[in-house]
Amino acid sequence: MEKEAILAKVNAGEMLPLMEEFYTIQGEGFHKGTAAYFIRIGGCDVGCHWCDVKESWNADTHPPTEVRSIVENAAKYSDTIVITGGEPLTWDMTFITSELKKKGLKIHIETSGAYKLTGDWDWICLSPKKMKLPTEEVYKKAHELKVIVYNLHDFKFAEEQAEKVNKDCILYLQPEWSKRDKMIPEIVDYVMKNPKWKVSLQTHKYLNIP
Ligand SMILES: C[S@@+](CC[C@H](N)C(=O)[O-])C[C@H]1O[C@@H](n2cnc3c(N)ncnc32)[C@H](O)[C@@H]1O
Ligand SMILES: Nc1nc2[nH]cc(C(=O)O)c2c(=O)[nH]1
Ligand code: SF4
Ligand SMILES: [Mg+2]
Repeated sequence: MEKEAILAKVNAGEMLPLMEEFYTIQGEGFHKGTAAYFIRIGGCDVGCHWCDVKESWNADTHPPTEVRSIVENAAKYSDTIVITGGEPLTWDMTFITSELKKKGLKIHIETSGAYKLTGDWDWICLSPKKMKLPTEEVYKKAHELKVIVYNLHDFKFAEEQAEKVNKDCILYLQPEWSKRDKMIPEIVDYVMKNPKWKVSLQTHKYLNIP
């Protein structure tokens, strides 16, 4: 396919820069423990210094891939699909979610919420970042808020973000992986004192699975 044709399809969300896809157990947040097929889309310019998938950032290193074939394949594995990245909302998610919906699949997103919310989602996990705050719309629609705790200031940030989400949104504090030994005791203490929050761990890393 010619370069312009590929670009046009990427702009329409009919092709996406696919980094990797894998069948695993959702490790984090509300759905942790549930088998799900993960689709990781490249491209993110939010720039979290502790990001655990920096290889995802440069979209040009991930091949533009036909969404129809991503969906055909994903449907073979699971009835629950998690779209992550990179930052999936870098791209128009309308087409991929409508194709997944046609297959009757449950569609979840992992997002910083920094860009326009596109697509039709059964579950939105919003993990806000200080450098590029979420849009007003995604605060209204998020099912869970998952704030990463790297240092003590992140508790203050978490409370500010909790003020912005809808009343049904479930609130999680998740330790930044490299700081887990230091921050887990702080999070445990904080959640016992402020029980509207729950603890989320990256359980897949303890299980040694993707
Ligand atoms: C890699 S991000 C991709 C999706 C989207 N860009 C986002 O940040 O929500 C997936 C999830 O992993 C979290 N995460 C990334 N690096 C982490 C780390 N070092 N420790 C704990 N959580 C991390 C993010 O906050 C997000 O909830
Ligand atoms: N097992 C597993 N669960 C996850 N939940 C969110 C992840 C992500 O990177 O978006 C992730 C991941 O990379 N693996
Ligand atoms: S927004 Fe997500 S993918 Fe982007 S740098 Fe932050 S954690 Fe990594
Ligand atoms: Mg991950």
